[in-house]
Amino acid sequence: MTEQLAVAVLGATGRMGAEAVKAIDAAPDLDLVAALGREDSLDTLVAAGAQCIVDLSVPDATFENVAFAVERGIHAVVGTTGWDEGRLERLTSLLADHPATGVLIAPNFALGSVLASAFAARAARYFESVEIVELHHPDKVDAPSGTAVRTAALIAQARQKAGVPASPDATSAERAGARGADVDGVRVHSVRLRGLVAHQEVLLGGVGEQLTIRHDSYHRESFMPGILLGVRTVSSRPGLTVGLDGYLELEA
Ligand SMILES: NC(=O)C1=CN([C@@H]2O[C@H](COP(=O)(O)OP(=O)(O)OC[C@H]3O[C@@H](n4cnc5c(N)ncnc54)[C@H](OP(=O)(O)O)[C@@H]3O)[C@@H](O)[C@H]2O)C=CC1
Ligand SMILES: O=C(O)C1=N[C@H](C(=O)O)C[C@H](O)C1
Repeated sequence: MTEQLAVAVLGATGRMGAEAVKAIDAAPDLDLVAALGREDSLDTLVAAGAQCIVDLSVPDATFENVAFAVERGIHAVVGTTGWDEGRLERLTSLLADHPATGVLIAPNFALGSVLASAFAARAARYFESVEIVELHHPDKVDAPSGTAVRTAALIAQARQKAGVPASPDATSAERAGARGADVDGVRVHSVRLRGLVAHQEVLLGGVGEQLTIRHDSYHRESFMPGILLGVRTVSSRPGLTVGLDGYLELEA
């Protein structure tokens, strides 16, 4: 039998963490060696011999968690939000000192969501207007969602490359927030509603037509195949990868 990969989950008692613990526990090629909560020392990772962490904690803790792992040559698969440009830059320079270590930061582990963002980026150059509506459960602490921020960045990149001007908008009088957040020039609207899990619509408007690209996660199980793919792949991808699409062959 091939050796199992030793994996630790951080944020293990949370909504995502608890689901990830189950998925890793059930995977025959993975060995769940630690499941850490807020109060647990990161030194446990070393004592447990973790080869890879899965961080599903909170935006305030994720950088420290990942930096601790990288400094010890432990690979990291990260689903937690809060990775702005500053944090990514700091992580990149840390990784330069640990060139054999891999980190995957995936704003969304659901395959359908990754595809929806890629499709939206592909379509964005052909439409005059584009806006994003993300809809989540009301216990989510951050807005806009990490997925929406990533989708907006991909759309903005595609439109800039194709020389598409900004979406038209005549708004000159606005109650604060009514037009959502401006993320790389794309308006993002955040809905928080009991009963929801994780959903997103990209609205693309042209003269006399609209294309809507929608993805729905109805259960956190939807994120588990992506997490397992990340854990199984990260050690063979040293350095920083942002987005699960980096591990997928998305071109038709
Ligand atoms: N990439 C993806 O596909 C997905 C990403 N997410 C993201 O994952 C993150 C977690 O989401 P969710 O599970 O819903 O949130 P929860 O609030 O349910 O879980 C977060 C957990 O992290 C724990 N925690 C807080 N501080 C630390 C710390 N320093 N070290 C370890 N654990 C800590 C919390 O403990 P305590 O309860 O004691 O505070 C809590 O159990 C969010 O950023 C969310 O946006 C969510 C879904 C999918
Ligand atoms: O907090 C959540 O629930 C989710 N967070 C991630 C995000 O902010 O995009 C991924 C998914 O949308 C669920």
